[in-house]
Amino acid sequence: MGTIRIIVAGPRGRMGNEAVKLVQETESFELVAVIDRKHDGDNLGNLDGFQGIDAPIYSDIENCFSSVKADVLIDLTTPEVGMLHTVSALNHGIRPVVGTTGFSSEDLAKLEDLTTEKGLGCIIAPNFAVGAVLMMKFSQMAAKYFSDVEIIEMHHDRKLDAPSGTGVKTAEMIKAVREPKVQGHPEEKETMQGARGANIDGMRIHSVRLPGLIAHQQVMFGEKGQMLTIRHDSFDRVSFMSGVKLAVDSVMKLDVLVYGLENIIE
Ligand SMILES: NC(=O)C1=CN([C@@H]2O[C@H](COP(=O)(O)OP(=O)(O)OC[C@H]3O[C@@H](n4cnc5c(N)ncnc54)[C@H](OP(=O)(O)O)[C@@H]3O)[C@@H](O)[C@H]2O)C=CC1
Ligand SMILES: O=C(O)C1=N[C@H](C(=O)O)C[C@H](O)C1
Repeated sequence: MGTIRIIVAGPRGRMGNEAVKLVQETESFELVAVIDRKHDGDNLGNLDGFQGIDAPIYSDIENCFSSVKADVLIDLTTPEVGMLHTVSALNHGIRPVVGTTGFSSEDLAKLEDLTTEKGLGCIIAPNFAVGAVLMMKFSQMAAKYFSDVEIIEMHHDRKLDAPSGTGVKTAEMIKAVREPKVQGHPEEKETMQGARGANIDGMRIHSVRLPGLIAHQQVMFGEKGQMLTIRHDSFDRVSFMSGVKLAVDSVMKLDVLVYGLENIIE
């Protein structure tokens, strides 16, 4: 396969910044443009921290996708614009690799239909870190033996969405293999709203937000007389980059939507 031409959306963000570095450092990747709501018409290389990079900045996605020849969009923005970017990329024949979290199940269904209609690959990955993908897979395995589970996801306090995409995906993977179960006491009552966390199929997800954290999750399984905890920690956003690279390479060979890197990492 030749060079993969890439557009990064959200290049000034915490993840977008790392993704720009990854594209620059990867011989088979070429950064052809970035999408940024600021600095329209400028060049990324003129912004602080991006010296030596040559990539035009577009604020208007339609203008970007129709002016620049690209194979893949890497989106690391917010759910609202991420969804618009993903739909528009597919309509322009560009394969999306989406790390942005917070998409609804309706969004995912819409994207699944659109990818199939266009015959283009699209990867939506709530977590690109290989260790986090393994944590989710191991949790799914454990759920066959332990039916009571609580998920605690812990992130930095600049995160917009709660629960995290990883927390939701973990619960969905567990839901796929366990009998539905309402956990806790059947008559339990929250005397303070939110005390028991979010409820997915009777499972509870608790979201911690603190400065100093990056991205951490522990999945706790309880059973009579024993407990199993499966935990993953990202201490640096570089932890996500091998997964981004894998997703970009993989999306070029796909013609359907893949939701979750566990479907790529066998
Ligand atoms: N899949 C994974 O492995 C991971 C996913 N994530 C997800 O990636 C996303 C980005 O996270 P992170 O980098 O920490 O967030 P940041 O807030 O650091 O970056 C978000 C970027 O999106 C831009 N943006 C925000 N609103 C708009 C808009 N309306 N139009 C265009 N651009 C916009 C921001 O620009 P501005 O500065 O102007 O606001 C910023 O550059 C989140 O959804 C997060 O959950 C994060 C880590 C790992
Ligand atoms: O916003 C973040 O930082 C992260 N978001 C993703 C999520 O919502 O799960 C992935 C990772 O946890 C970091």
